[in-house]
Amino acid sequence: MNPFTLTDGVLHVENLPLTRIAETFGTPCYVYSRAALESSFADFQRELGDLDALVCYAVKANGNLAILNLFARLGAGFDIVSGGELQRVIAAGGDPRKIVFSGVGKTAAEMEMALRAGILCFNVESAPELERLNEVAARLGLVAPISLRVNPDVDAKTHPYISTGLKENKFGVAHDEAPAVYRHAAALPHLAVTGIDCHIGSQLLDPVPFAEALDRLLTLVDALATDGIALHHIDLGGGLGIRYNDETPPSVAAYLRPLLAKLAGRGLKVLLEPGRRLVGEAGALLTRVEYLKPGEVKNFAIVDAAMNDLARPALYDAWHDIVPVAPHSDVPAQAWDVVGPVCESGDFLGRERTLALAQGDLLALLSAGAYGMSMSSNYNSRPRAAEVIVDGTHAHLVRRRETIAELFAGETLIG
Ligand SMILES: Cc1ncc(COP(=O)(O)O)c(C=O)c1O
Ligand SMILES: N[C@@H](CCCC[NH3+])C(=O)O
Repeated sequence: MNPFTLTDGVLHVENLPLTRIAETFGTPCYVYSRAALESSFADFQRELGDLDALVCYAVKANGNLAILNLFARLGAGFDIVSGGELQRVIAAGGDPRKIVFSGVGKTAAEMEMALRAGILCFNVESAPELERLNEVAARLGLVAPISLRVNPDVDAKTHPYISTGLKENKFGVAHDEAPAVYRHAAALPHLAVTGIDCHIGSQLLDPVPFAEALDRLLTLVDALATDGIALHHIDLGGGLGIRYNDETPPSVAAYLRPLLAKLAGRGLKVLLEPGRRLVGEAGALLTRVEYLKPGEVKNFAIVDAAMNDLARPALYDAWHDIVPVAPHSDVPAQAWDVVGPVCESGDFLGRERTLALAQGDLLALLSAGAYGMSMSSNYNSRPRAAEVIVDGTHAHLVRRRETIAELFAGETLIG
């Protein structure tokens, strides 16, 4: 569902004009729709029905406590990749018994924290990680539930920076090596082998690679069963894409139905780790035009948001629609590079966008709910933006704007 609509000449989120949000909370500001967050979660729940399944929201997409809390109340589990994300989920009221822990570099301290919290499963990404986890669990007198993240060597056909399921990527255990690593894991006394996992990449627009990866995993599940290693769950990762520009991403039904058909009758619990699909289209970044700088070669619209607020354009050359909040007809439209104040030529939010702009205008960058705020930084000593969740006509400030004092609060001078 798209919660951003032009009503009476002003862009609204749900029933609230974005002009009101800018007046109340200032800019730059991330704005999310509660209804859109809940409706994208419901898309998954509807397809899963009463199957033994768990949607583990990938916290890295957007870890705001209010968003985690909304999903927790809807019954979500969580996919985490750090001790910080674990603590966020717990602080937001998430159930640790519904957490899966992914990531190639888990430290002993993070393992200990997760073991003590009693998480559902560690998605182990290498043989040495197994050894470390066994040692940490032994020290605590506990048994760690594990899945191996298998790298199925499937081409997800996405941006190379966000493709993760190819042999050349750092993620997971190679498909061919997985049986031996599983046998080793099964022999370690403080590990309990419970599942299998994969995640082949992000912003996938074609459902076929998901099915290919699942086929590769199921051959392993069968081979392991004949070896006496019975698995209880299969985790298909995340990766389902959204619309940024003119893409037509598959519906959740078109993505899931072929996968669930392959799993029918196997008795495996199904875990999913969607991130972007749950939050991406529910959010926008609201920014104000500070200056217009027309030029001979290019016209620049300098706005108050920058690459530190939304890194995706600078990092992946990613496209976000840029929409005027209160469009005018009194100025001619022309091509603008919409750029931020950061001192980098790569600090752009959109290039060659045809827009009718005046200084002081508000703009919304759409589909910014995922990997927007969560990838923001303080580069150029810029405080991080505020975050607001809108529910009907009500705006909740769910993260206040950072202060400048907070930026250097941890720093000290030397004598
Ligand atoms: C292990 C793992 N699970 C889930 C996700 C979420 O991916 P997406 O936001 O594309 O659904 C990621 C990020 O790509 C990931 O690395
Ligand atoms: N940060 C990426 C997605 C990476 C997913 C994490 N494995 C993006 O903005 O598209």
